[in-house]
Formats: sequence, C-alpha cells, structure tokens
Amino acid sequence: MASNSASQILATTKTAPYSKPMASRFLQSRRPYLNLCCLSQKFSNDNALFCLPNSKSFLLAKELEERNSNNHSPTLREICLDHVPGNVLRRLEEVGYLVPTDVQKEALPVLFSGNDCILHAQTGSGKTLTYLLLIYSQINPKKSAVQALIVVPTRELVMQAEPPAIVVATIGSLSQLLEKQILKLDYLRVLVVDEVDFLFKSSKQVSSLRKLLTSYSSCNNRQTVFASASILQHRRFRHDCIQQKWTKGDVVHVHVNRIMPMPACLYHRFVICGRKAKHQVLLSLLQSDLPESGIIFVGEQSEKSKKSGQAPSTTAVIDFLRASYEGSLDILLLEEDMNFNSRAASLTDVRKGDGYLLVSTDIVARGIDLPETTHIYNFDLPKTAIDYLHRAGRTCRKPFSDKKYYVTNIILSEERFVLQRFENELMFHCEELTIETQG
Ligand SMILES: Nc1ncnc2c1ncn2[C@@H]1O[C@H](COP(=O)(O)OP(=O)(O)OP(=O)(O)O)[C@@H](O)[C@H]1O
Repeated sequence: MASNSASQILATTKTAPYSKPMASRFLQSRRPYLNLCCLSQKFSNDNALFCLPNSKSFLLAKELEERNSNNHSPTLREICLDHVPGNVLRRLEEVGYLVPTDVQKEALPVLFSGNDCILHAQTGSGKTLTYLLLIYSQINPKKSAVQALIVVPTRELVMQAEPPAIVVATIGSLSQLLEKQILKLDYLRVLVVDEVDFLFKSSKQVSSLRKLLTSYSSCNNRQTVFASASILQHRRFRHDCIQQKWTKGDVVHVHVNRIMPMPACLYHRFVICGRKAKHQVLLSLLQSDLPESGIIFVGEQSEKSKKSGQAPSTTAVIDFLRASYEGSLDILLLEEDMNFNSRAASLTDVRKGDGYLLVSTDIVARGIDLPETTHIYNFDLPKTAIDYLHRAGRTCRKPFSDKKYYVTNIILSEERFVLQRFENELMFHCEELTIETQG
C-alpha cells in the first residue's frame, strides 16, 4: 500500500535517459506540475497541503450534497474505499476531489476488480486520476522495485510526473533502458499506456511498444490500462489487444460520452482572412477576448522550409506578438526544435500562474494539463480531426465548472471546407466571427 515515500522515482525521456538519482533530482526540482505530478504530490506528501478557494470547495460540497440526495451517486471516497490507502483518500478530499467524473465512476470499479481496461473518454475528463488511483491501490512503496509504468508520448508529459515507485517514460528511452537491463520489470503490477492511439500510430515507436507489452512483461502478471480521448475503431483495437496478448481476454472498454467526442463547455469559432492578415487577426482576437491564458497552435515547419533556411512560423508569431501585444500575459514559446532545458523552462514559466500566451506546435496538443487555459487559437489548422480534438482539449479542463471556453480558428477561405469536415467528424458547430483589423 502507498505511504508517503517519494523514493523510487525514475523519469526517462526520448533523447535524454537519466540515471535514477539524476532523474529523481530532476523531477524533484520541478514542482508542482499538474496532472500526474501534481496529483501524486498532493496525495503522497503529507507536508504539502493544497487548499481550494472557498467558492470552489463550496460548489463541490453543494454538488456532492445534491448528488447524494438525488440519486445516491457514490463519492470518490466511497468508490476507492478498501482499495486506495487512507492518506491518499484524505489528500483527495483536501484538494477538492470529492465527486468522481463520469470516467472515474465507470472505470474505477472495473479497475479495482482487477480487469484490464481501455479508458476512452473526452480530453480533460479525469483519465489520469483514474489510472493513478489504480496505481496507488497496487503499489507497495517499501518494495524497491518498479511496480507501475506509465508510457507517454512526449517529454513534456514525463516532466509532469513525480510519483513514488512509478516510472513515467517515453517509449524510446524506456526501450534503451530495458535493452541495457538498467530497468527491470519483474515486479510490474500496473502498466499504463497513455495516448495509446498516438503511440500506435507512430511507426518509430510501435515495435518498441509491442515488445514492451509482450516480451518485457506479460499481460498475465500485470494490469494493463490503455487511455485516450480518441480510439478509432475501438472494437478492432480491443480485439487486437486480446489477440496480441497486450491485455487479458476480459479487457473492458470503458467508453464515456460516446455521442459527444468533445466537452460541451467548448465554443468553437472561426475567422476567415487572407494569409497576410493572420497575425493582425490574432492580435485583434486577443484584444477582444482577453483570455486568462491561451495557447496559440502554429503548424510545424516543413522539411522544405527548414532546408531553405526560413524561420519557422512559430518564430514569426512570437516576434509579432512581442512587438505588438500590449496585454499582461507572458508570451512563451514551446516547440520541438528547442533544446531540452528551454522546453523545461517554458513549461515552468507557464505553470507560474501569472497568465500566459503559449505559442506552440502540436507538441503540447496531447495530455498536457494547464487548467488556467481559457482560449485556444488555431493560427494554423491542425492536419486531422483527431488533432483538432486534442488541441481543443487543452482548454476546458475543470470538471464541474460551468465556465465557457473558446477554440478559435484563423483560416483562409479555401480552408473552410477542411474545418467543415472536422465539424462533421467531431459533431460540433463552429460559428463565424467577423473581425475588424487595423491596418
Ligand atoms: N474528480 C475530480 N474532481 C475535480 N477535478 C478533477 C477530478 N478528476 C480530475 N480532475 C482535474 O481535471 C483536470 C483534467 O484531468 P486529466 O488530466 O486526468 O484529464 P484526461 O482525461 O487525462 O485528459 P487528456 O485526454 O487531455 O489527457 C485535471 O486538472 C485534474 O486535476
């Protein structure tokens, strides 16, 4: 059972595998990140007390009361009782996690009964806490062995984590450590593959992932959880899981909100303009929307443009905003080509909580939990509807909040049909905005 130990931390990233003490120091120096790290830190460290603003505690308590009086929906504590250690349960309540989200309500009983699980629910719906609670129910921090492994697609997601007895890693570096036998999975009890569709889609990663699932550990000796907001052909995927022995034969597909792939509190808008007016339109939107914090998604630079020595579009957007934006938000950049330290620094700045405008590529489109983000701007449209869903999911990350969150697409007239296709595929409506730009 979990206690307060913060030992047994190992983080690895794709290009920079760390030795254990280094990883431990690296993670401990960067706190408190949200999502994996923040949750685990909140739950496992008795010295860290996190309080909610009174209004939020009140709302949650009220919601809890209503739920109890209406239909006796179980609380998170009731669902976790007898499975999750008492100190973790207390921490859950101290930080205000009283009411389970839909995916937690459906999946936790399945997971606590020992089943493997495909967690398929909207972005920001609480999948991370779901599998973390399973892990807390399974690990023994006194045992000096890796007992839970969470595989994630990007370094930024690794950097969110600071859990005890748990390894959070990208598949590339994990494979190196396993091959060199630096890491052993003999005592692995829970294996989580987060953003599973993304990892299986990537040809570079898929063979390593298959090897992890079948050669380095066996599905019979562990509980396996696959999570994503987008699992296309999920019946086929479940079939493959069983056939390929990635999971046991009774793996359960927990599918929440199947009719609405995206959260209902998201409002989608678009502005049509010429290519040269895009920067000015972005500025006008920022001036009229006054986001608390926002993410501006820019397309990745093509190989051709790189070879011809052109600056990436992210640089153009950042330079423009630094010269023209007069608001109070910090303008920050996060993209693949930045070195590891700069990427880490950008994430730290974002999490300082002073409000930010983060200019980024799809590198932050998945899994990153920045609950203060109220606005998403697609300066360039994403390539696919699934990419749209994950970008949009970087906002609206406060379950039970009735606030409105906005996704705004700045498009050329010839891109309208692409956006329309996304609307049909993801079943949302996008409203047109007209913007008066100066100059
Ligand atoms: N029961 C709960 N009550 C209140 N807040 C919660 C609860 N469960 C999760 N949250 C909060 O909701 C936010 C989103 O949760 P989480 O990161 O687990 O979403 P997710 O489903 O993994 O999203 P994604 O698919 O984008 O990775 C987090 O800030 C988390 O702290």
